[in-house]
Amino acid sequence: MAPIEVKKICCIGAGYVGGPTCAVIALKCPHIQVTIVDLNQARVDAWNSEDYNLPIYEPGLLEVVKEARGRNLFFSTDVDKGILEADLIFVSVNTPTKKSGVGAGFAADLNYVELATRRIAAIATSNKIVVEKSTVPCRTAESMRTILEANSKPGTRFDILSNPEFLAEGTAIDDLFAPDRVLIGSLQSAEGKDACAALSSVYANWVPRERILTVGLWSSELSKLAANAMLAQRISSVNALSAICEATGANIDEVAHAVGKDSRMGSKFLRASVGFGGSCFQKDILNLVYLSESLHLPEVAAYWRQVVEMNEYQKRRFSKRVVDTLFNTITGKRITVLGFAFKADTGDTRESAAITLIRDFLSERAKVAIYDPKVSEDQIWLDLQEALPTTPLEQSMCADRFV
Ligand SMILES: NC(=O)c1ccc[n+]([C@@H]2O[C@H](COP(=O)([O-])OP(=O)(O)OC[C@H]3O[C@@H](n4cnc5c(N)ncnc54)[C@H](O)[C@@H]3O)[C@@H](O)[C@H]2O)c1
Ligand SMILES: O=c1ccn([C@@H]2O[C@H](COP(=O)(O)OP(=O)(O)O[C@H]3O[C@H](CO)[C@@H](O)[C@H](O)[C@H]3O)[C@@H](O)[C@H]2O)c(=O)[nH]1
Repeated sequence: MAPIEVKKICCIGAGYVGGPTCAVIALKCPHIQVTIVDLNQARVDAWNSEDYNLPIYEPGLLEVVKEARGRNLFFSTDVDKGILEADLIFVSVNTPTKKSGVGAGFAADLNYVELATRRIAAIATSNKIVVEKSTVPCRTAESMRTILEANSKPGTRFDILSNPEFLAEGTAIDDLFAPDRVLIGSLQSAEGKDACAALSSVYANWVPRERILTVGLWSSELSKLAANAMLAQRISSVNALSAICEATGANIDEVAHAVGKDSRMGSKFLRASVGFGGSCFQKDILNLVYLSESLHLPEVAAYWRQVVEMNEYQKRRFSKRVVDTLFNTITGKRITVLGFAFKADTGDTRESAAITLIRDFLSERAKVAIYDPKVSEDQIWLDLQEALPTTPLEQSMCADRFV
């Protein structure tokens, strides 16, 4: 059989992953037409804006979009057209932690993945390679296959791949230009391997072949959760040690430096902090905890859960330290918070440790001033809404909390 040649790619989801990832594919593969579709009109309009007022901030992203947009990179709300025309479809929609129902607070909400998959099945009239780009629990590809096969038109075949994304926000473009690895999981059937080869060839336009790892579907899905859990575990480990340092007079930077010099360990990801934030670490570990519990592995679940619990402890410990240092009360005192996003070089505030700290400060009735060059005032208000006082008396007491 002739190798499958990918000529048109559609990416469902124009968010922090779909946008940069597929913009870079378009840049590096001028012979492939890439269309990124999303139901969110405002987001698509921002991607298409004449003055390049893009919906997300990432160093280097603007230059990529300027070069490829209108050439072979397109943004649209016409999801059906994108599906219809593509040979290969990335599903890069959000998979947040479930807020209600079975698994609430732990399991991933797969509703968006399911809706996108159902749309593909309903619309496709030719063979498609469907690629799971979203971070999902192990064996989600099987559910996607069941949905696609049960709802497709006769004669239409779907091959499903898992291709998790490892970019970190703030360095997304560098990470995409020179990834440590690209991971592709497929069924080990002849068709699965052909689909895997087709996607590998897309990446091979700029990624050295030895960095493109091909594995089984379930290993690929689990590797993504495993990578995030182990990265976050390093941060919780170093944060736990920081508490011992503060109690003993040891210096956590010196300890982390000494530990990281061990070549078996490496120096990266050992910075003690106020706790990790971002849309991925907590969500993906909780997902792993839920998976472990579902598999009747309570000890494994408890092990990973502790990484998140240590993170909560570190945030609480930090706020308490601030109060203790300021003579056990911060009522009426003005505290300035520089940086509201979850890390530098991004405007993303999801699970930012700053939100937890500011809520703690507000509950102690401090006056808080916040500045972040990449986050709008509206977004800050939105994120803090739950922390704001509700009664008129409280409101008048706190009227000048923000600048
Ligand atoms: N943010 C990161 O740094 C990062 C890195 C690696 C992996 N991931 C994973 O990638 C996935 C996407 O994350 P994100 O941060 O890009 O999310 P996001 O919320 O920024 O973007 C998701 C987009 O999908 C759109 N969408 C949802 N359902 C849709 C549908 N049926 N049809 C069309 N569009 C639809 C939403 O409108 C939204 O714009 C998640 O599973 C996440 O865990 C994220
Ligand atoms: O030594 C460290 C390193 C990071 N952090 C914090 O950890 C959080 C996450 O940082 P980082 O991992 O750099 O950013 P993310 O964009 O969340 O990227 C993670 O999550 C993504 C989504 O799954 C993965 O693709 C990436 O590989 C993984 O690094 C941030 O709050 C950082 O401040 C620390 O506290 N100490």
